[in-house]
Amino acid sequence: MTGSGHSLNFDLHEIGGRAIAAARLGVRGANPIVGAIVVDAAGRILAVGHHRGAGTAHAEADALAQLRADLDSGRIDIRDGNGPADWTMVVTLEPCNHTGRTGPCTHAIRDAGIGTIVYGAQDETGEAAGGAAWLAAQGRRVIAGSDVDPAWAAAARRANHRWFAARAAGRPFTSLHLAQTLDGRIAAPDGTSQWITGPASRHHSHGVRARADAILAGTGTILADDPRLTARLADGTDAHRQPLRVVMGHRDVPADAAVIGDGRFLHVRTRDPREALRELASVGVAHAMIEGGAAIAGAFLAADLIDEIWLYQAPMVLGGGRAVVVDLGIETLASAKRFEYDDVGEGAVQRCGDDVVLHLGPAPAEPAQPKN
Ligand SMILES: NC(=O)C1=CN([C@@H]2O[C@H](COP(=O)(O)OP(=O)(O)OC[C@H]3O[C@@H](n4cnc5c(N)ncnc54)[C@H](OP(=O)(O)O)[C@@H]3O)[C@@H](O)[C@H]2O)C=CC1
Ligand SMILES: Nc1c(N[C@@H]2O[C@H](COP(=O)(O)O)[C@@H](O)[C@H]2O)[nH]c(=O)[nH]c1=O
Repeated sequence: MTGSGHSLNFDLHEIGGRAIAAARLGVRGANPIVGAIVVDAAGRILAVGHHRGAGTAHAEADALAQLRADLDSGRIDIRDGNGPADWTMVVTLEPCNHTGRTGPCTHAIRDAGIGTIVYGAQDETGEAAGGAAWLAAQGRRVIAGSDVDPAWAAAARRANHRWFAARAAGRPFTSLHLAQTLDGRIAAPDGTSQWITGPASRHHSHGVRARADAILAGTGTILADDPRLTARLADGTDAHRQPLRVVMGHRDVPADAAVIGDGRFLHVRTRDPREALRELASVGVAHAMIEGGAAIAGAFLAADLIDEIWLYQAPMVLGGGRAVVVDLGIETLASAKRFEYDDVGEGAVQRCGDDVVLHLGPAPAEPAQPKN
């Protein structure tokens, strides 16, 4: 029950928190992370769904598919007063109302007959927004979580704060890849860098490549390494889904560069990261992996254009060589760019072969705290 005039037969703080926990099983990228829970008239959880990344079922559809399977198998029994019309779906993001790679969740919820929908964050993205109003127009009871438990609604929004920021700016979501030594080097003084990290963490980073729509490296990396920038499986063969390969910088890319490959290649002749992302957005890129090197990583970090970091750290020391990021002109500790551990998916810290993999995201801007 709540004191807001909306009565619910369960504790939204608890069920909503579990929906956010379900969302956090997903992956970051072109789509937001989303969790959905269906609760029956007695307040029991019937299904828990989450979204597993662009091109896969949305959280609502995932939960509804579980419901259908349990109804078909008789595991859930519909009785008077406890059928779909009496059930509530709690979803961390307003259900989408458009057809993307999958159909509109609003229609799936209507077709399933769910009576009440409680959502956390409002969908602010032009094309998918309006789901709450559409469902209300279909006669469903639709409740904005912010009217019942504002702290839960704020937490649901915070879970995707960088995704919302990227969308609002009309740019792709970005993942920065860094493969470094213990002392923060990405190449030895002679430019050699293959390989700092071991096969397990390189395989992991190829998984991120395969999820991304584009993978971007600077002309410096292209000229030093002649990389392919393809997504490859553990056995070295190409993954089914290949990102667009992108080179950034003014210098020409040699005609025989491996990155040109089969032609799904783009040269963005700019040093301005915003302009590079604009160009990528204009060709339909919704998730870009920024592979480096140090100048490119620095340019995107300085412009606050990195939404998540995958940092692969190998147990080796070089002492000299290329630092992971160029000088950003930060003079004092108080101006440091700060990140927080992001436990979405596999967790924020993991061992990968001999290396450690850290998953981080920029901390959201918080109101200034008093000094102590
Ligand atoms: N361990 C790892 O994870 C990685 C290691 N590496 C290593 O890093 C080294 C290359 O690093 P680095 O030299 O920094 O190369 P970068 O790939 O960062 O490319 C630098 C070049 O990019 C162009 N450029 C584009 N935008 C900017 C900008 N905003 N600011 C500055 N330059 C920009 C410039 O060339 P132009 O004149 O063409 O504009 C610049 O010289 C290599 O030794 C490579 O092996 C590289 C990637 C990953
Ligand atoms: N050195 C280094 C990396 N380097 C990155 O990988 C690129 C090579 O890509 P490809 O030709 O497709 O295999 C290289 O140019 C650089 O961007 N990556 C890592 O995971 N670990 C490493 O130790």
